[in-house]
Amino acid sequence: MITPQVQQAYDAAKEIYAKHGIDTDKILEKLKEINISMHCWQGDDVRGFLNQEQELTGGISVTGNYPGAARTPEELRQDLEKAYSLIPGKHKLNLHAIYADTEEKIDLDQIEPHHYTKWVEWAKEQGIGLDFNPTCFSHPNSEDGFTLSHPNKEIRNFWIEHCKRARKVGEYFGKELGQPCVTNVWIPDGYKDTPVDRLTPRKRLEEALDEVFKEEIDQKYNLDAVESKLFGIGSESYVVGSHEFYMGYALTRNKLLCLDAGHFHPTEVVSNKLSAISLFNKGILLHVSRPVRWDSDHVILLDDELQEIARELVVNDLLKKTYIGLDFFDASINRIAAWVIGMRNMIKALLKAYLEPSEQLRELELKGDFTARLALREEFKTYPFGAIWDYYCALNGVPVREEWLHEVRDYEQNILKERNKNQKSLIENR
Ligand SMILES: C[C@H](O)[C@H](O)[C@@H](O)C(=O)CO
Ligand SMILES: [Mn+2]
Repeated sequence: MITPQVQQAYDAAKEIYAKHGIDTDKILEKLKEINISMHCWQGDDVRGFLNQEQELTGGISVTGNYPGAARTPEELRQDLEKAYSLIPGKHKLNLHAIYADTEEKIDLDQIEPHHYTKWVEWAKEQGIGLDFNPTCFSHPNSEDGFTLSHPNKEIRNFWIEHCKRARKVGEYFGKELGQPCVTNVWIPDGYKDTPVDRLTPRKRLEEALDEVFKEEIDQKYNLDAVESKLFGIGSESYVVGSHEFYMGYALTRNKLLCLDAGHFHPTEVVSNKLSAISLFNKGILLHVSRPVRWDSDHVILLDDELQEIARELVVNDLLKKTYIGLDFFDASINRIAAWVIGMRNMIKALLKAYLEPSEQLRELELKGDFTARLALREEFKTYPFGAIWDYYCALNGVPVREEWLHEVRDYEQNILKERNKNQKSLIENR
């Protein structure tokens, strides 16, 4: 509901932006068209359902033990629904292979579309699309830190088979849901210490990926993406799938290049890569994350880098060829709040970018009037963006400002706390 207060503030703000030729009503319509892929793995600390006893490996880590993590697909969907109800717009869900919803005892090289039917049914009910990822970690076959580039052919083939099947699941999602599924391949392969041979594992990875992507799949249904990384826990000295590797791979094989904001040197930013890559590549998948000193996957803030990423996408009209996904996992706070904060921040950043007088700024830059460019950008930081955001939330029937937190608190009391009681009695009865 749009309260008179929200409406009045919006009307006043609208006038202020209109002075710079910015049409806020039109912007809100455009904003509604953008869908962001929310990652399922924030809901249960990247555990999944195929083999819940398996510890998280792959050089990534979740810290914290906030109560209430989802333990079943039903609980995860319930939590996701709660989160989506607090986020304006219609978005997507990004699933990992380990989140298969099936009674069958299957291994990763056996996954098939029917193991994900319940997710598809649910996505249809929600009116959202699905993205997908093969899970090349947290498995006995990745214990020594290698998967698709493993020196042992048998193990390599296991992962090739898994990734091939993941693409078929992606195709199924795309067919069923009427929008392409982005299937992103990320592998942890690398060495803790300086290797003697950096080339051979990369050759193996190149060959393995070519095998994975051998089958042509209609891009109407499935889009392949590949994700690079600089280092991980246990792969500090060398990662097979580095940025240069995947940039070359994506460009020569016509794949989406996935840029994870936490996968570069600490002072290197993804925002500065988008324009350059967009000139040559078919498209980009973003994993919006927040590294704190390392690839820590903190919940994203409305910080300078997030705003810069959004600016690049909006000002350079790159949204057409960019798929935005989030990638963080924080178990030290309420997991639903983590989703809501991250998603709302991503949308806020896009809105803020749309509300910039970009044409005016471009002209100033071209004229070399850097004084006015700086002055205007700084003044715009305190323009009444919040009033437009509040109105957008109200317009989309989601809570305005921090009102959403009350709903998360209620949910915590009524649903998440119960999970813990059940958990306790489950443990006591063992
Ligand atoms: C769980 C994800 O696949 C994972 O976070 C990956 O995308 C990554 O970023 C690893 O560091
Ligand atoms: Mn990532």
